[in-house]
Amino acid sequence: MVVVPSAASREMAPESLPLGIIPAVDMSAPSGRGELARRLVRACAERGFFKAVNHGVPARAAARLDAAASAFFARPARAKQAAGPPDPLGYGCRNIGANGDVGELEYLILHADPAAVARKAMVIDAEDPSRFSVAVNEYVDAVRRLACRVLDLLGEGLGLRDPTSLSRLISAADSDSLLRINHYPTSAAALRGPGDRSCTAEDAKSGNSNGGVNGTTIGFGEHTDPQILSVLRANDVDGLQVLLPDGRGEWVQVPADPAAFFINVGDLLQALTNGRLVSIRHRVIASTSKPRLSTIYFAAPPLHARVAALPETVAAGTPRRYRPFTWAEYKKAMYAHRLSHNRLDLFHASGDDAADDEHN
Ligand SMILES: C=C1C[C@]23C[C@@]1(O)CC[C@H]2[C@@]12CC[C@H](O)[C@@](C)(C(=O)O1)[C@H]2[C@@H]3C(=O)O
Ligand SMILES: O=C(O)CCC(=O)C(=O)O
Ligand SMILES: [Fe+2]
Repeated sequence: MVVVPSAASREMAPESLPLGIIPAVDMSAPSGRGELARRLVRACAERGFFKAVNHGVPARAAARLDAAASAFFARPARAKQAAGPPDPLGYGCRNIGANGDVGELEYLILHADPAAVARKAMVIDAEDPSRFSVAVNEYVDAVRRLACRVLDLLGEGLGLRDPTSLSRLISAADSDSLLRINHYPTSAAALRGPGDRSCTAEDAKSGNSNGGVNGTTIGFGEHTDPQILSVLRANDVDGLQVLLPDGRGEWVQVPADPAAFFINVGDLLQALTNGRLVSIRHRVIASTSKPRLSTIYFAAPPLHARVAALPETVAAGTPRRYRPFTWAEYKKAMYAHRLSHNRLDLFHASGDDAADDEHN
């Protein structure tokens, strides 16, 4: 495992210089929009991941959401369970998905649509549901804007004929985007202690455990995110690690920065760009010093959206890698598999798909 020196996440150097291990991108575009677009494409192609600074999301929106989330996680187990089980949305504890994965966390997964947030807020904050939904909606609006900006810049940097085609997928009124809030207590016992009913009896009996690596405990196991783009912000507690996509199997620690956003390419963006941008594997190592609170906006298209390589990314030398599919089809495959599964492998193009491209 590589531990990143603090200098490694400096503002990314101009194109001719090496990319920092964790590329940091100044979203205020001090070197101009064209340079910002090139930097984003390079970061997403070589790392699948970058740290966004000067991102324009108001600190107030982040603070308000964190306060609402912390108030929820501080509630008694029984009250939190009223917002679960995660089927797949809602409150969950230790169990991740329905295929046997476990982590050292409790979480809330919400649909980002304001009507869905309002419904869930009735159980999450029964005393004052609008307090919770206002905090979530304000935050979601701000991170969606950031995600759209990133996608528009990627569209420009990739030379798409319609550079806004990527952002339109996630800004559609029926987009299937999610907001996930993860709370990792300092000790796994906090999720399982005597009298703590926050995890189901079935989970306690199942003996499921998440294997540690070199004496560490995995908080959230390795995986790629299935959607288009993930926009993550966490408190000042380390734990997030990314796997460098060079095939050498090196996990890199991402130093915490509560003022920044960590943005990663999801499976759909890898498919849309025919593998030019890479969906990066990442995981969280549990901390023993301080609870970690992280919030991730998963920007997704509508369920019926067709996901196919953009024409600008397909050429004779770079044939179509994945067969076209809908987000609904991909989601079905995703929920049928474990967290660490390489889901894009299920959608590899056959020889016939590639041959079709040559005739088009
Ligand atoms: C084990 C699983 C949890 C997950 C659905 C899945 O079957 C495989 C993908 C998982 C993941 C990873 C990124 C996000 O945290 C998430 C919400 C998503 O969209 O895909 C989770 C799913 C989940 O926890 O429901
Ligand atoms: O909690 C974190 O910091 C990251 C979790 C994650 O990768 C996810 O929820 O998909
Ligand atoms: Fe993730």
